[in-house]
Amino acid sequence: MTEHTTERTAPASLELEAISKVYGVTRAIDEINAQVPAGEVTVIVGPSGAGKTTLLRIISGLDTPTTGRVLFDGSPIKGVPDGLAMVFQDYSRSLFPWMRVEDNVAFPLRRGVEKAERRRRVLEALQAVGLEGKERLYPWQMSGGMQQRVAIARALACHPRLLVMDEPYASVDAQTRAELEDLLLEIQTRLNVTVLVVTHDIDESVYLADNIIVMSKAPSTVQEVIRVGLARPRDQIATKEEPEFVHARAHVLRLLRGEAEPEAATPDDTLEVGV
Ligand SMILES: Nc1ncnc2c1ncn2[C@@H]1O[C@H](COP(=O)(O)OP(=O)(O)OP(=O)(O)O)[C@@H](O)[C@H]1O
Repeated sequence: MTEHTTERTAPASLELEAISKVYGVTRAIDEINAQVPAGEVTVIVGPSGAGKTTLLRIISGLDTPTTGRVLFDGSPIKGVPDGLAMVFQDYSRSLFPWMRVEDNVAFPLRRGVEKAERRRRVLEALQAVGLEGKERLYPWQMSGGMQQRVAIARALACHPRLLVMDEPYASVDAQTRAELEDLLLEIQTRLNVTVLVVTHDIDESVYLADNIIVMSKAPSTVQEVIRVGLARPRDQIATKEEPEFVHARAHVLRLLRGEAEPEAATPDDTLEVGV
């Protein structure tokens, strides 16, 4: 894919310090402590209702924790951090059907970025997701996978330092999901952005991750942080045949089923899988 020359700032890091969230009588998150290292892909998995979306909303400044704090590059967040962009599961609700692709992608830039720069960023972002030439289409003229690429392009056009994705591929078919996983890894490497993804798909969690944060059921805590040492670039067939992949996949699954004890932690409190 073509090299992009646009200036980029360094990827951001996150620290989650003793985050809890109580909704009325529901204690959704008990206490979450975790790190999201700069320039890596961190994946959150956990049982349904564990508070994953709640946690992403807190990280994104869309909700506040009951206790605890989020540090974005070492500073406590107040509102939506500059440099954070989000991609949601449901592209049909996040894209505006009455706007052409170029206007959807330009939408977050409509204030504060002048027209020529906006245009340049839109074309660059569409090229990054393999949608060059599609800028005049409407979302409803595209497949689900293409629409999710538009949603990713919209996030990239903001030049994020942290890309937060909530179940981004849950609404597309398996083949498209695999393509979008590879696209995400390729973009993450090329643009050197920090990525934080929530997924229900265990294979996807291992395939994408440098780190997997496994949450317990609600009221949730961190069960284990798994360090995935699989080589990059990853390959949908070869990587998934590697013993490290098979081991990590089984371990995450057992943790989620409550059938495994967290494996012995290394000194920095993470587990290096398969090494
Ligand atoms: N705005 C809200 N008001 C009240 N309760 C809420 C609110 N948002 C979430 N909850 C509750 O908090 C808990 C965690 O919800 P959340 O959607 O964050 O979980 P999740 O892990 O993302 O779930 P899933 O995997 O099923 O998407 C649930 O019990 C949910 O009902």
